[in-house]
Amino acid sequence: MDWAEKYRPQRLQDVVGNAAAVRQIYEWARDWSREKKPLILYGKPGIGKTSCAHALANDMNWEVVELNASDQRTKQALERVAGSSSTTGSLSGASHKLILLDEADNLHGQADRGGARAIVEIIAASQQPIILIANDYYALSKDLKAATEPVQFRALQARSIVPRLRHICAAEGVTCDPAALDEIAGRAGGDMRAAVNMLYAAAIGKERLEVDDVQTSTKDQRSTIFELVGGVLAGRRDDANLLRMAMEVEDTPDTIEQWLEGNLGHMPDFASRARGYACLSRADEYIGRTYRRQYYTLWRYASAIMLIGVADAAGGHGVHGRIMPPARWRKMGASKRQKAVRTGLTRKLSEMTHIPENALREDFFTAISILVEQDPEGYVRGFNLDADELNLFIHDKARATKIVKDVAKEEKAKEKKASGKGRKTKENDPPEDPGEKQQDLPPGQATLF
Ligand SMILES: Nc1ncnc2c1ncn2[C@@H]1O[C@H](COP(=O)(O)OP(=O)(O)OP(=O)(O)O)[C@@H](O)[C@H]1O
Repeated sequence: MDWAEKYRPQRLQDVVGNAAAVRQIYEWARDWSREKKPLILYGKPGIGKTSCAHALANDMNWEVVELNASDQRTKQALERVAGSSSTTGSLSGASHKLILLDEADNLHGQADRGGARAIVEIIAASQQPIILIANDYYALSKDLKAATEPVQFRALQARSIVPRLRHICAAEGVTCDPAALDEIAGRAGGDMRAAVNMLYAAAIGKERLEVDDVQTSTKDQRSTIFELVGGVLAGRRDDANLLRMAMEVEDTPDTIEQWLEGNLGHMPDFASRARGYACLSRADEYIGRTYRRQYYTLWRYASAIMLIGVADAAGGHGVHGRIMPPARWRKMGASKRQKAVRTGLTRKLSEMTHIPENALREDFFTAISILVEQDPEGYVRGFNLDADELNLFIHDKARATKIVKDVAKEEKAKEKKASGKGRKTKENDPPEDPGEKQQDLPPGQATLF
């Protein structure tokens, strides 16, 4: 068993960080009644949302029924469990069944919108406690948000991750250089699962862990996936070697498939690319079957079909250009970045206007967008917006960049003029625009309207 699973917290007291969220969850469960709204735990991956829900059930002696929101069968399963108030079916004599609905931000994976709405209705009327889990709170439908109580999980700080890694090392009998643990915790970016996986990759089979082990293990993994994709596309047809490399890389066949697909553009012509896609598509069927049947032997077939098949299609033409991570990952990264800009902007506007972040996000954003569209320069000055922030309102990156640049230029020119000639007399001053007025307000007193 990998260490992330082996060291999943069993009790709420074992969960690292997010103390306020853990307390909120415990208090919700302590005197749970049917009137209480289901909880929705949200935050980035690998920070303890699922673990917390399981640990809670353990602490409360509740049974857990785990469902996946994007599964078509979820509605029937929910109806069955959430609609029943009896616990007589419980072998363990548990007082409640905790329904855990993962990927709640993917409810639209349901066949139709009606299906998703029906699920929200069942959730709202549930006779059993429900915890939903999501990465992106803003991707949830309004109805789902209204029917649930949010619990935010934040990324963990490196200094909270280190003691957990130290605990795992001690339990595994590995002595560790503290600098190695700092290095892992720093690289994990607040994701405990990533940190534990990195520790596993660097320390497995060792008695002592040094900083160099961490650096080498992370470096090896990256270079190997590049080597593997490069080897396949170079089409040198060393089949055994390709399969060995695929076993060595940390990535699972579905990730390798995405890498190959993202780099098929290196193949020389349409015909060979088409053959490459056909192999990937066939391999994808095996990957799907692997997960559906939970029969991991099928992975081997998927690997063989995609690696040997694509190498054969590439026909030994070699790679022209650089092997890159799949473009769709870059797009996902960009949307993550946009989310960060939106969160930062909401916080900033909230501090400046004293309007709660929730209200700004839910009720005011459209209205503000209309106002900003009418006087972008004024709002750039008044709220010190950068190009990314302005773009969120006007949806035109090039125009946003130009406006922000022009305003900065204007401000600089004004400053220069003021320091060179001193202030003009009041009568000669040009009329102020609304943006200037807002800028003159003391911090925290800006107005939107
Ligand atoms: N706060 C934490 N305390 C202790 N261990 C943690 C914590 N968060 C994550 N882990 C470790 O990472 C693994 C994965 O965590 P978990 O499944 O709870 O993450 P998650 O936030 O639900 O992620 P996802 O959104 O991907 O489902 C756990 O098995 C555990 O080993």
